[in-house]
Amino acid sequence: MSNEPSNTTPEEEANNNGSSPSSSSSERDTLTFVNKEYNRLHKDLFEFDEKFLNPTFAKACKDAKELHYYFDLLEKAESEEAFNTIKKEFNQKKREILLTILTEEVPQVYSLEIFTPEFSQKMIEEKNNYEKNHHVKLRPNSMNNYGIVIDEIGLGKFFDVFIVEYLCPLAKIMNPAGFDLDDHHTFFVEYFIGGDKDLNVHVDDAELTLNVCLGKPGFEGGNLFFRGHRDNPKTYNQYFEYQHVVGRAVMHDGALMHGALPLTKGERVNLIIWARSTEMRRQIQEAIKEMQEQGHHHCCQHDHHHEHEHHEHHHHHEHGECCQHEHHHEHSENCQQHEHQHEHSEACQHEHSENCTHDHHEHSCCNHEHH
Ligand SMILES: O=C(O)CCC(=O)C(=O)O
Ligand SMILES: [Fe+2]
Repeated sequence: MSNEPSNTTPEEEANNNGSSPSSSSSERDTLTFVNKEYNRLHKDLFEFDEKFLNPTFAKACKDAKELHYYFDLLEKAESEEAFNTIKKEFNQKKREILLTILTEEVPQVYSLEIFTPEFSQKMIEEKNNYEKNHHVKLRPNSMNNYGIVIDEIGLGKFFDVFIVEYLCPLAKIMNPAGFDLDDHHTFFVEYFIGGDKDLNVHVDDAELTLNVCLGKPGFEGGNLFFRGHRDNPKTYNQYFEYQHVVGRAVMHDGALMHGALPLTKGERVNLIIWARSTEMRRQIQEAIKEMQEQGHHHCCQHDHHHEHEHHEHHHHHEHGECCQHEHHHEHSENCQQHEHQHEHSEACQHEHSENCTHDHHEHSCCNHEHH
């Protein structure tokens, strides 16, 4: 276990000890690392402003929020028939909204434009400016030697609003059964020749991940690869790649196993937003505690670590690993042509087959299995 990478820095770990998940985003641990000495370059980045959002994305989020009244309608439906009719109408409208922004790149992985080019540029400049003037204290995890957690720079507030007002309403129509997203761990990752070039396969400590390619134009290599869903052994032999496009983001379930191939030229800077649900994590902690009190060892948390240790690095999961949990799977019940069905219950017992060394590549998003 000694060299095992984790998604927390030693400082954070010390900070985390014994504490339960924070109950609101304003209490997250990384906020204690805000550098109050920092002299801001782009002051407008430090408060949320819709001008930094792609207008189509912003509209889709607002339309999504308006669609939430269907949840009430569904609850009040007086017959199965009425329910089905309402559900069908909801699904139709949801698809219309999602189709304006999402492209399914590979199964369960969507690309979209979230931020404006001005935002990307200013974020990179802000990061460079910080690094020029300060010694970075808070690395996002031990897998990135050049990343920075945005809270250290003081940029967290922007994303507090972004998550609650925009991403959460959108995620809610993609997965009505999911918990509200209200918290985040957001950081820059940077790859360059002579520095970090790639990222080993791992799962994120996130309910939903946004991976935004901020720059810099002209880099080569660095494709994102996906190897199936942690909780669905049937997907372990999958392999898909996605080529980052500057200015575009990727959205995926945090429990999809993924990593980044080596960069071969230039420099790549991405912004990674790990969106989280405080309430979901609280409920999982509570369930684990209950099980422990009854003398059971909890779900798959333990087993899971082992399996991954054999071969690859991964981010630690302190939360969210309970296998029966519906939530992880449902982001995929998305838009467009495909409705992916996942099996929820199999997660704990699985053994990692040799899926991590397989070599079959399925690049097209259309040749995957549908149930
Ligand atoms: O480099 C990338 O694009 C992937 C980064 C990532 O998956 C992570 O930091 O969790
Ligand atoms: Fe990741």
